[in-house]
Amino acid sequence: MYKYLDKVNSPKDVKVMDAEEMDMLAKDIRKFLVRSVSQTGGHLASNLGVVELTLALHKVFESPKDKIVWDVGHQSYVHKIITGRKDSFVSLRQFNGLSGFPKENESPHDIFDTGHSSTSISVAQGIACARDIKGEDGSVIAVIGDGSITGGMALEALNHLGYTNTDMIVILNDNEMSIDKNVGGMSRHLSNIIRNSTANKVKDEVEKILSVAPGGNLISKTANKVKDTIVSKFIPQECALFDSLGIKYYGPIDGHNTKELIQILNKAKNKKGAVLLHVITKKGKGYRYAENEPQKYHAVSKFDIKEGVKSGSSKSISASVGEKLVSMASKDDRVVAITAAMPSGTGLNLFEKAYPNRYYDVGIAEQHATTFAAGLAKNGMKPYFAVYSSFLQRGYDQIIHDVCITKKPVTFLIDRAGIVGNDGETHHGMFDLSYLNLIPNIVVMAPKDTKELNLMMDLSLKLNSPVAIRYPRGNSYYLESGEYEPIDLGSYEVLSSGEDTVILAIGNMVKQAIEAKRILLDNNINPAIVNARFLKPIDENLLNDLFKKYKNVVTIEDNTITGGFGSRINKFIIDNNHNIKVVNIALPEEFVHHGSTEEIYESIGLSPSKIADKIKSL
Ligand SMILES: Cc1ncc(C[n+]2csc(CCOP(=O)(O)OP(=O)(O)O)c2C)c(N)n1
Ligand SMILES: CC(=O)[C@@H](O)[C@H](O)COP(=O)(O)O
Ligand SMILES: [Mg+2]
Repeated sequence: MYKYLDKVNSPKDVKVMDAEEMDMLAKDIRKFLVRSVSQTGGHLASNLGVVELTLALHKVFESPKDKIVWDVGHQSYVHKIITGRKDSFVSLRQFNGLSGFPKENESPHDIFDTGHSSTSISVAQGIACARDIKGEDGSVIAVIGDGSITGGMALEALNHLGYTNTDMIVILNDNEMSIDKNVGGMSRHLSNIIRNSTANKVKDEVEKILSVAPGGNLISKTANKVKDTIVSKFIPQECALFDSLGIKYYGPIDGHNTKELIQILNKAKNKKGAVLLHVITKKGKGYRYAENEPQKYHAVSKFDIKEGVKSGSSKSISASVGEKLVSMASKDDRVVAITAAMPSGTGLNLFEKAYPNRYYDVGIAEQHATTFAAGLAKNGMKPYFAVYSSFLQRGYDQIIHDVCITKKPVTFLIDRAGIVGNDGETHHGMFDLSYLNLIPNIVVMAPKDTKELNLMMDLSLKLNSPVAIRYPRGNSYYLESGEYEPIDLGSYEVLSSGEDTVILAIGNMVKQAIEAKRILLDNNINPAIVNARFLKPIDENLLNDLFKKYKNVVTIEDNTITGGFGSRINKFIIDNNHNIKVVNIALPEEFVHHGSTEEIYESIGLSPSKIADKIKSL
């Protein structure tokens, strides 16, 4: 079916190919990628962009002895295809199937598990330094995108790498895109380099001349130093940043020119010290729809290849949040919106259009975003930082140190809380209730549905303290029709009364509790359901009444079992000497694999039927 790809079962099969054959293989791989991802969903555009680069890396280097570390890892499909996993692509991102990210337990070629961005240079540098301590050999290569290099960790790593000058290669895969448009000074700097590509050739030429000049190729440190000093005089300003950090810059390099890639990789392989290759690629290359709209094709669900991805008719919760924030901003000019490189994912693209002057995309910089919000709040604004739960983990110290100790009225709109599905363990938002629970001065809420989410956003505007509102990935949904009452701080809502058992469900889990009750009623079991809208403050008066009335209490949360909502309720029961049997239903204290949200709920006991089973056993 694929003339060239069918012959490839391991990197060895690429090594025997010449550049022309590799180009034919690249065509096959692009066809394979589009076909395969159209059937499973996944990260398409980034992978289409790195086909030649990945093949050239495997041609020049000896994986897994030479170590290729993929940043984020959403662009590692081509690497997976040629390292013996192409036949498993039917199961990509499916339950029990191939992961969409590098996984050490999936293949020895996957050097490090990733999913969050900007880690690759640190990991590669660590591996390279350990190699040097142990006196081993082998190349270490970090492949990082132009979006991910804006992340604080990557910048910290470059700073350190320039200092240690460890033998390793950083490949900067620049497609001039993050998920959405890449932003910031670094991005502008890289674009300037691309626009001034002829100026950069000067440096290459000087280096070439010096390498044939007497003494130029001597291994001696002094000769190399002299050469580097002369070359540095010719470094055009546009690319001086990396060189002045102490990392030798080469580029820009055409990332779709296999011959050129092989040449430069061979050159870099033999260079001493830290080297950065600036490779220019096109996100979505080879599939017209993805080339034209790389943002839409960054991560896709199943689609028809001829028709392309069609926009669904349902509105996501994130889009509802974006709309609500726009409406709040229209009434209150203190409202400011912040995203860390996820404008369309969080729905803030709507805010950007409506209020560009009060909108900030800070790049992949969750730490900065959090402290930046604290600064805005200090000077009279009401900042809303919309961020995925798992990415906010990056800003943890900043939440404590800059927002909560100082009691700044920053609101965290925590999207993708709970199980996110096919992205898997790096992306599930399964810790936020726990990690926020232990921080003083913050109000933490989770709505039962989208209408309640709007009311919580209204409440956040009135509060003069740090606030977090967490909500899941998915489409907007409504559990009841008509208007809802405004929410008072710390008030729970009794949704239905019952006998013996009361269920306290938080956020998204209210829906599960209602469905579980339907199943239980068929079995003549009638638990009460309470919508526990706040992790803190809790509704102490109501809880005291409930714990006197009922024999059993069941807490349900889509957060890890330790330290979250259940833990808070357990402590309340102990502190107040309530005599009630408690069952905590939550995510297990382990990293949860990928798959559809429903399959995952079923496998970890959070589906309505599994919840009903647990309550039956009471
Ligand atoms: C800490 C963190 N924040 C946000 C994200 C979401 N995210 C995944 S890929 C991506 C864009 C990366 O851009 P780039 O590195 O240029 O790779 P490209 O997709 O362009 O190949 C972002 C923002 C993430 N994975 N990790
Ligand atoms: C790799 C990454 O972090 C993002 O691309 C993520 O996969 C997006 O997920 P959503 O589809 O939930 O926005
Ligand atoms: Mg990019």
